[in-house]
Amino acid sequence: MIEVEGLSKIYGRGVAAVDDLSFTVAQGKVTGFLGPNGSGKTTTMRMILGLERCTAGTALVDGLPYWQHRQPMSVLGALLDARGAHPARTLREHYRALAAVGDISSRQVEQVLDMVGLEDVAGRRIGDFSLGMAQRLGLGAALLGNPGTVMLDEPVNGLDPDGVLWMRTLLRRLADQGRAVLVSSHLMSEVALTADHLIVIAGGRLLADESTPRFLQRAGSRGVLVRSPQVDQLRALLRTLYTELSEAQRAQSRVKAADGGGLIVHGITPSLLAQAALRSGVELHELTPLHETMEDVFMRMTAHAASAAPRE
Ligand SMILES: Nc1ncnc2c1ncn2[C@@H]1O[C@H](COP(=O)(O)OP(=O)(O)OP(=O)(O)O)[C@@H](O)[C@H]1O
Repeated sequence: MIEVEGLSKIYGRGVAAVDDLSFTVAQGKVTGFLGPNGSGKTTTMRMILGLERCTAGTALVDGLPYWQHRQPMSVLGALLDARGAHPARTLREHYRALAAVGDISSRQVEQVLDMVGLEDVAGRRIGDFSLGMAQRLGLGAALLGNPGTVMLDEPVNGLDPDGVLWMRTLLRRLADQGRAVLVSSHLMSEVALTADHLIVIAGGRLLADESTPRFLQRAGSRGVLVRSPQVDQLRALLRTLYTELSEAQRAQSRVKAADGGGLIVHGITPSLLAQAALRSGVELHELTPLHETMEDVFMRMTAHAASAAPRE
């Protein structure tokens, strides 16, 4: 479990990379840590690991600063930089060296090689690994101590679609085993399918800390897609309907041409449109309410934060 309280990092010239962040990463869940590039995700993770001194606040793992644990590898496993391993070593040598430091058995090394699907290349030099293999290697290194908490910085970078699916499945499994899993990304679409909980930051500040279904409730309407073979009659009908709206409702309403024919109508509900079409004898072939995706909500949220006043 990770508990972050009032965490801040101010670099030279007073720039706050992380600004008064508080959140908890709970056991048994995948928590997505989302923010645009440069929003402070890596700096936060480095402070949790004690690799970066915090300007203010605390970051605890299972109730203690990470570096105070006697067996840190069995408390938290982290993947921050997949290219951090010595290129001349073989994968098995690398894991055995890490295992020796953490008092970890060679049986566990073999189990992890199997878990990350790298058994067949365990005798190969790490320097010859592709980025995708290096990501798996780094994830395996994080799992060597069988930790209760796993923290991964952009783990799907460099993975092909099969690798991404594999990573998602593994993260789910780790959480289902009762571990706390924190996984960062700058793309909502990457974590939306796996994360139970989302922490969203921009400019080092917390924007959202809520369950994924709750975040999804923020998705607004993107209008109604209407297709009809009688487009001119449909447009005339919409003009009539708009005159019946209040002035405030009219300010929200507009009609746009949709890709592949049809219209996207804002400001009129699907049921009102269907009733009016039926009354006027306008034939409809499609009437689909459109909603923002999670990516849309994320972009809207972070763009809004970016346009806010910069911090000193
Ligand atoms: N050592 C440093 N000295 C000065 N500024 C830094 C340092 N490390 C990071 N920063 C700045 O702090 C801010 C947050 O960076 P950070 O790498 O934590 O963001 P991030 O969300 O992980 O981004 P990315 O997704 O691009 O990795 C950025 O503006 C970055 O330029």
